[in-house]
Order: sequence, then C-alpha cells, then structure tokens
Amino acid sequence: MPDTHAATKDPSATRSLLRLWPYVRPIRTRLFSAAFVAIVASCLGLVIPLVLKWIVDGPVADHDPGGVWLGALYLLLLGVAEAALFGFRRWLVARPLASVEADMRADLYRHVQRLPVSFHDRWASGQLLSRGTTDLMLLRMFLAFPLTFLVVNGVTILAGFAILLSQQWSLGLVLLVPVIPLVVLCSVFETRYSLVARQAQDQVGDLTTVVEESVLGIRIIKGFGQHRSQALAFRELSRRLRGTELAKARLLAGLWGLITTIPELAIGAALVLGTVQVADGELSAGTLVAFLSTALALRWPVESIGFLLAMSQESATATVRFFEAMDAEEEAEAPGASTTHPSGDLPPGAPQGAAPLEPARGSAPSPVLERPASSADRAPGAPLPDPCSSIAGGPAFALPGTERPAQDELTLSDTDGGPDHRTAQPPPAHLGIRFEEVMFRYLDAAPGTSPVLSRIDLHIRAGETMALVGGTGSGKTTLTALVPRLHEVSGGRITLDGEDIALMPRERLRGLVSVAFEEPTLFSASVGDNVLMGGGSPDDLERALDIAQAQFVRRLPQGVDTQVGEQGLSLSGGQRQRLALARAVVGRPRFLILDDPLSALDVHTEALVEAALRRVLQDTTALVVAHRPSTVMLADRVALLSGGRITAVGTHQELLRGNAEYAWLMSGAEERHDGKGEDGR
Ligand SMILES: Nc1ncnc2c1ncn2[C@@H]1O[C@H](COP(=O)(O)OP(=O)(O)OP(=O)(O)O)[C@@H](O)[C@H]1O
Repeated sequence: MPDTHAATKDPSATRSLLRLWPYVRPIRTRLFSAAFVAIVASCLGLVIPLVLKWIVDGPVADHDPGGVWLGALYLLLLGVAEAALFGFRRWLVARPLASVEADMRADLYRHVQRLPVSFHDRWASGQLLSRGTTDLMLLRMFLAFPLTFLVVNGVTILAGFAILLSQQWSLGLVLLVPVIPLVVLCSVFETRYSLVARQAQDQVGDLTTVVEESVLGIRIIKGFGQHRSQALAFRELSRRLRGTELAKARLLAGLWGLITTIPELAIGAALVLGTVQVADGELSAGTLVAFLSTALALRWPVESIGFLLAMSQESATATVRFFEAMDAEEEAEAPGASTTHPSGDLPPGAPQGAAPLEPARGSAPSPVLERPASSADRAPGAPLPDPCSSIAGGPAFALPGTERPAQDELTLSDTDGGPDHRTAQPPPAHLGIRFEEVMFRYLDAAPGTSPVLSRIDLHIRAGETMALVGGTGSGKTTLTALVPRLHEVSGGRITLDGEDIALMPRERLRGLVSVAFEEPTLFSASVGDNVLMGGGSPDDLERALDIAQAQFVRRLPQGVDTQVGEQGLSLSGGQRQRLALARAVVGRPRFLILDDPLSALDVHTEALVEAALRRVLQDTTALVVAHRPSTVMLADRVALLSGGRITAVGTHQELLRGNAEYAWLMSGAEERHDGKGEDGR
C-alpha cells in the first residue's frame, strides 16, 4: 500500500478542524445564527423546570386548577417553541452545508487532476475515492451536528448549572463533583479514539481500492477463476475493518457507560440529600422538583458529549486525510513560464516566416515541418531507400558494448547518415525534439539503483519520425512520458524547436505534443468526445477516424455518438487502440509521441493504419516506440535505447546490419510477428 496511511500521530483534533475555516467562512453567518437559535431552543428547555416549580409551589399548593391549566399551557408553548427553533436551525444549515461539501469535493477533484503522475503512482485510487466520499460526508455531518451541539450543549450545561446553584447551591455542588472525572475520561478517550478512527478510515480506503480493482479487473478475475481468492482478500479486509469498528464501538460504549452512570449517581445523591432537606423544611417541594427536572434536562447534553466527541474525532481524522491529498504539491510551472514564447512567438533562431510556436491543434500543419520528401512519400510498404548509399563515412551507430558515439557524431549522422532523399536543406539544428544529457530516476526507485535513463542525447529533427527501439523495460515508455512532462527530468533538458520544455507552461506544451499510449484508455463518454479530447473540429474527427482505420465507429448503433462503456471496455483492444490513435492525431499536433500504437492490430489493419499514418507523420515531428519492423518502417531513423542510454542512431537498415542488439531485437520481433500472422491472431 502507498504511504497514505498515518505514519505519525495526527495533529490535535482542534488544530486539524481549524483548517476547515476557509470552507466554512462563506457560510459563517448562517452557522453562527443556527448555533444561536439552537442555544435559545436548548435554554428554553431549561425554563420548563422553572414553570414546573411555579406550578408546584403556586397553583398546586393553592389548589388552583385554573393556575395548573395555565401552567400546562406555558409548558406546551415552550415545547412547541423549542421544537420550532430546532427545526429552523436545521433549515438554516442544510443547504449551505451541502454546498460546502460540494465545494470541497470539487476542490479535491480539481487538485487531484493537477497532481503529478508520480503522485498517482504512489497513491491507491481507493484512498483518494474514500477521501472524496466518506471523509467529506463525515465533515458535512460534523459541521451540521457536533460542531453546533458541542457549543450548544456546553452553553446549556453552564446555564443549567447556574440555575441549579442558584436554586440550592449545596445540591448543585453534588452534581458538580463528577465534572473532574468526566473531563479526564474524555481526554483519555479522545487520544485513543483518534488512533482507531484513523485506522478505520484508512481501512475503508483499502477496501475501496480492492472493490475498484475487482470491478475493473473482473474479466481477469473471472478468466483466471480468481473470484474466490478475491472474495477471500475482500473478506479479510472487511474482517479487519469490522475489528477496528468494534474497537471504536467498545471505546465509545465504555465512555458512554461512564458518562451516563457518573451523573446518574450524582443525581441520585442529590435526590436523597434534597429529600432530606425538604423533610427538614429547608427546601420547598417545588424547588426540589425544579432542581431535579433541571438536572434531568441536563442529562442529554452531558451524555451526548461522548458521541459528539467521537464524531468530532472522526471528522478531525477526515480533515487530516483530506488535506493530506490537498497538500500534495501540484505540478509546478517554472518561474517566468509564459503562454507565449519568450522571444515573441518564435523560438530562438527560428527562421523568418516559420510558424509561431503555438498549439497546433486544429490548425493547418506548419510549413516549417513540411518535408519535400520523407518516409511518408513512399508507397505503403515500399522499402526504405538504402541509406548506406548516401553515407559518406559509413553508418553512424555503435555496436552494443562498444562506445556510444558522441552526440556530435549522432548529430553528424543526422545530416550525413540520414536519408538524403528527405531534403536538400536540412532544417536548422535546434528545431525538432532534442534530448540533451537527459537523466531520469523514478521517485520511488529503490535507493542505490541506477537511473532508468542516464545521459540521453537524441535529436529528432523537425518533421522527422524517429522510432525508439529497446528491450522490455529499457525505459522507452519512460522516455516518451518525459516529452509532455508526465514526469520531470531528473537531469539535463528537453527542447522543442529550441525551447526548453521545463520553461513552458504545461498547457501550452500539451497543446503542442500529442500522445497515444500502448494501453489505450477511453472514458465513459461518446466515441466522438473521446477522440476530440485531442482537440480539433468535427471535420478533423472524420479525418482522424480514417487515419486510425476506425471506420468500425460508423457501424456502431449511434455512430460517433455511441457511448463507450466504462474505460471503453465495450470495445475490442484493437478498436480502443485505434480510437486512442485517432485522439492523438485529431488535433494535427506539432509533435507526436506514439507508444507502440499498433500493437493490438491485426497485420492487415496495421498495414492500413500505417499507410494513413505516413501522411500524418509527414506534417509532424514524431517519436514512435516500436517493437516490430512494420512499425519501425514508419520512421525515418531509429534510436536504440539500451542500458538507460541511446546506444545507436541510424536507419533501420543501418542498424540491422551494424548493430547486433538491434538485429537481435528485430529478428525476435519478426519471428513473433510472423508467428502471429500464421496463427491468425
Ligand atoms: N512508476 C514507476 N516507479 C518506479 N519504477 C518504474 C515506474 N514505471 C516504470 N518503472 C521502471 O522503469 C523501467 C522502465 O520502464 P518502461 O515502462 O519505461 O519500459 P519500456 O521500455 O517501455 O518497457 P516495455 O517495452 O515493456 O513497455 C522498468 O524497470 C520499470 O520497472
């Protein structure tokens, strides 16, 4: 489990709850008014014993039935007024408190959306869900009930004791004696209860995670016949939660038992003493009746303190848990990051007339990125021109184990070794995507382990498509995630057309860069909405669906308006992948990052998608993670990632001939690919 469980003791309940003030502030007038109304209602209840005293010592003693009826009418009016005031209090707070809860939930959601991917790597989704649901519900209940009634009951108890002492101070003192043990009890209870309340709320989060995983992974669970073991795991967590809830109940029952018994004993003692005083003629019967009625009226305010404290403690825990998520740092923008390029609209050194560096979504492709001739100009499936014929000094790549060519050499190969069919005038060197000495290590990586990526130097020229090839776990996905800043580089820098991405506002960066991941995620929305998340207009939607060979959409019951089920699970893997690809290309992105986007497609669909993709890649600078030769064929050049470094860059043919590791990776891929074709899958 992630570090979302309380590692240290939470701060005091009061300090925790005070953090709610910014949310409570806008409704403070209503809350204070409601508390005032409740105090008046509660104190009205204390007037009832005084009316009783008046009835007993007055009309009853004087045998005056009319006076008794009048007293009864007073009692009725007091009762009705008390009930009406409590009802009014509820009306005052109900609506504002619902909006406090909604605001807090919206803030949490907004914040969670802005937290870095590394946060989500560490936090279980159930822990976030429970914070956004159960914890916030607890807080609304706290503001509605314990917050007000701790104050109301406190004032009622003080007023009640003032009345008791004024009526007969010696009896009042008898009732005051239990206050000291009760205060000690409450403080011990608070400490113990806070620990177990935190434990219970964390366990609810764990349980939510298991339920969520089981629902999302229901196909795997059923497919592997794991429903029993999953049910066992769930039952075990439920059993633990039940144990914790029982521990809470035991603590509460103990406190409630004592909080009820001790005042009852005191009232019993006062009754005996009072009766003796009445018998001795020191006290009127009416005063004793009023005294005992007041004492009994104070029973509920005193007894309820137990569960009010329990609820407050749970709410304090809920507040701590809520702010644990809210305090997590959002993705920070670099100081001075602006939505426009610092030097105007163009990157430093960009040629005059070049398109400004602005989100390319929905706009026509930039002329800067156009290539007179490129891989896209080849007929689908046509072989790459032999680059060796144009290489002066032979292929610029290194064999595994041999020294990696220096960046200059790699860059030299960009111009010397790269396919010269592309353009007579290579675009300026700073254009495109540049990785400069990039290093990356996951925050939660074990200490002492080497970084996933170390000293990555790579230049993907403007308009070029670069395939990224490497063994499983070599860091390809990690490398691609660095470009849209899903993770921040640990060292070095990445530039887009010469501009450091760390200095760009993320919104602008993500307008420039489009991504399609290997695992295509769709949302519970229509097909069209899912694709248009990538920007673009309805016309672009049709074009993107064509590129991704997603014509199946038109055969769906409502076409592009068809709702896809949760996470798109109503579609096949290949269909989802095509929609994810359509989403990546729909906004005509300036920079395109594709993480093995065709892995789930059959060979025929793959060939069709590739043919259409070539046209898109013509207008964009792309980095494509590739596992098989057919995907590599989309690229102008290939970079080999190995041991956390780019060990070779060149064309597919160059690397096949001169790099044993690459040849090995591709031959395996070819075999797998062929095998796949043979068995028809
Ligand atoms: N969130 C994470 N925290 C810690 N380590 C991670 C995390 N994500 C990935 N890794 C590790 O980083 C390394 C590179 O992972 P990555 O997913 O980038 O590899 P890959 O080359 O894309 O693999 P594949 O070809 O199998 O998709 C792996 O060793 C992986 O275990």
